[in-house]
Amino acid sequence: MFSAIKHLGQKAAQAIDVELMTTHGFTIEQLMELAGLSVADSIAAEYARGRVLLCIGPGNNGGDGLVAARHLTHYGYRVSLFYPKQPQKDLYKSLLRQCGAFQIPVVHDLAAAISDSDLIVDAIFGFSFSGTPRAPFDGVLDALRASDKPVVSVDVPSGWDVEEGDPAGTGLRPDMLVSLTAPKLCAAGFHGRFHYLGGRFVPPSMAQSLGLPSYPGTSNCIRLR
Ligand SMILES: NC(=O)C1=CN([C@@H]2O[C@H](COP(=O)(O)OP(=O)(O)OC[C@H]3O[C@@H](n4cnc5c(N)ncnc54)[C@H](O)[C@@H]3O)[C@@H](O)[C@H]2O)[C@@H](O)CC1
Ligand SMILES: [K+]
Repeated sequence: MFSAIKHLGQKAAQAIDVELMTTHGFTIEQLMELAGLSVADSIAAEYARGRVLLCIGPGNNGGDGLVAARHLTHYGYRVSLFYPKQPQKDLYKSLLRQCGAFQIPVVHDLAAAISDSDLIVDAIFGFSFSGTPRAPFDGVLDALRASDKPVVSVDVPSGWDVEEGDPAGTGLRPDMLVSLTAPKLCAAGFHGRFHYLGGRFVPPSMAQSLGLPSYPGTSNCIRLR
C-alpha cells in the first residue's frame, strides 16, 4: 500500500535534517516537538493508558523521547524516564526541566523500572548511531532485549545498524517502530506489530520526492502496516 515510500540511508537522513533546518527554515526545537508528539500519538493509537518507561539517549533521538514523555503525560499515561547520560546542552536541559514541571520522575534502577512498566520507549539512538553500543547503553539494550515488555522504538531500533538493521538477530525486537520523516533502510527488517510514520512537518516538495503518504485529517501519525 505504501511501497512508494523512499527508505533513507544514514547520509540521506542527515542531509534531509539539514535541508529542513537550512533551506526550509525550521528550528530543531520545532522538528523535535512535532517528532515527539507523533511518537506519543502513535503510542496512544495502539496501547492502553498504562505505565511507560522512556529510555533516553544522548542525542536528538533522546530529545524526541523527552518530548513524547510530556505529551504521554497529557494523554493520561504514567510516565518515567531512564536517562543515564545527560548532555549539558540547553535544548535537552530545557526539555528535562519541562518534564520536571510535569512531575515525571527520573529513575535510576533500570531493572526495577522495567518491571514496574507496561511499555518501554526506546529513544536511545536514531539515525546517527554507528558501530556497536558503548557503555552504559550496551547494558541498557541488553536489559530491554531480555525483558518481556513491549518496546516502541523511535525512528530506529537502537543498536541496529541504520542501513543494515540487525542481520545477526541479536538486537532489540520492538513491537512498534515510529519512523520519523521517512523510514530508514533498516526498517525493512522490522517485523513487529505496528509500523508508524510520524514527523508531520515535511513540506510538499520534499514529501513528494520521498513518496510519503498523506496524513489523514488532523493526525500527526500514520500507520504504515
Ligand atoms: N528530520 C528528522 O527526521 C528529525 C529527527 N529527529 C531525531 O533526531 C535523531 C538523530 O539525532 P542525532 O543526530 O542527534 O543522533 P542520535 O540521537 O541518533 O545519536 C547520537 C548520539 O549517539 C551517540 N552514539 C553514536 N554511536 C554510538 C555508539 N556506538 N555507542 C554509544 N553512543 C553512540 C553519539 O555520540 C551521540 O551522542 C533522529 O533519529 C530522530 O529521532 C528529530 O529530533 C528532529 C527531526
Ligand atoms: K531509537
